[in-house]
Amino acid sequence: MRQTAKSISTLPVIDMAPLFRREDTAGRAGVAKEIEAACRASGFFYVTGHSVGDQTLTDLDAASRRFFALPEETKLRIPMSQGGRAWRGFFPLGGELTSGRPDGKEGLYFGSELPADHPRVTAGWPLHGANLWPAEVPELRPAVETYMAATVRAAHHLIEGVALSLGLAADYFNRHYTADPTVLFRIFHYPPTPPSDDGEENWGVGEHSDYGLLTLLAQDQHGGLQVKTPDGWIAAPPLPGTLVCNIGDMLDRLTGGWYRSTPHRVKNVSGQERLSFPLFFDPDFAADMKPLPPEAMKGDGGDAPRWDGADLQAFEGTYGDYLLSKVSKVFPALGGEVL
Ligand SMILES: O=C(O)CCC(=O)C(=O)O
Ligand SMILES: [Fe+2]
Repeated sequence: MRQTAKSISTLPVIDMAPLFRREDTAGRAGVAKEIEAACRASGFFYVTGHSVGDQTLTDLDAASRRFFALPEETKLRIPMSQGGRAWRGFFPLGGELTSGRPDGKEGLYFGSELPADHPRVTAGWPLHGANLWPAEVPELRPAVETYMAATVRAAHHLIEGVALSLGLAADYFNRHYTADPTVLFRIFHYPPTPPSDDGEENWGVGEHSDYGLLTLLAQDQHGGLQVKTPDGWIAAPPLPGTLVCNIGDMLDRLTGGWYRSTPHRVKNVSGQERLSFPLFFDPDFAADMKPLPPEAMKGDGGDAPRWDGADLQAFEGTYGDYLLSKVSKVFPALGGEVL
């Protein structure tokens, strides 16, 4: 049974450094226990010891601020429509509908950089291709590429901890899902959330759960992320040197609901310009999403209905199928055009 009565007012902080040390069996087992507790309690935790350098994040933040300060028409020189099926580029304020209503954010979409002659690109696979880079901020490209490489490396180690937490071999996910992961990376800029003028609350990002396996989020000092725990919504404020980790729908699906993907949302009430940097570490686009082997199935998720009423356990297909069904909802116009 899922724990429902436990009171959670803050999210745990897990030092994942032992996951980088293959021979540290005891240390890794300890981290796995902490991951299990966090995934059972709320599905959200902070990580330290992730090896993403402070300077890497400082450079990314500075380059991103320079980009978002550009005039809108300059930013629109790399619109998502130009990214086409690869799903890359800039989208303006109100351009994304995470839960049916326009979000109060603008952003840049990136993913794994694939050349035009990559077999998946020549075959026309959606969400595969090249990134778009703004000519006006040349330092953004190295900053993004350095950050993505470091964070993907952390995610590969963290998913080993998740495997151990489920009693699986450390390389289970790597062998079945993440040798060639789907990696999506976004930079969001949230202007201060304006008061609502139609009685409905305005959100920077509406309530949702993430789609894949693990999300690793860097956020600036301004805060605004909220997480739905069994006891209600709590804040996930920035803690210096940490990344926020949460589990996505596919880990929920694979574990039969034992680890549930947790709803979250954002409201920027700081009065300042907030930046956040979510990296989504997801299964291979072509991977068939089957439940884990029986020895890893610990129980179900209880009977509480999911935030959106969906039945994840009924989903059959590849991760690409799932992702595309989601993407065409949050970007309806673009979805219809390119998919
Ligand atoms: O900006 C944030 O803090 C969270 C963003 C988020 O939840 C998402 O992009 O899925
Ligand atoms: Fe999210």
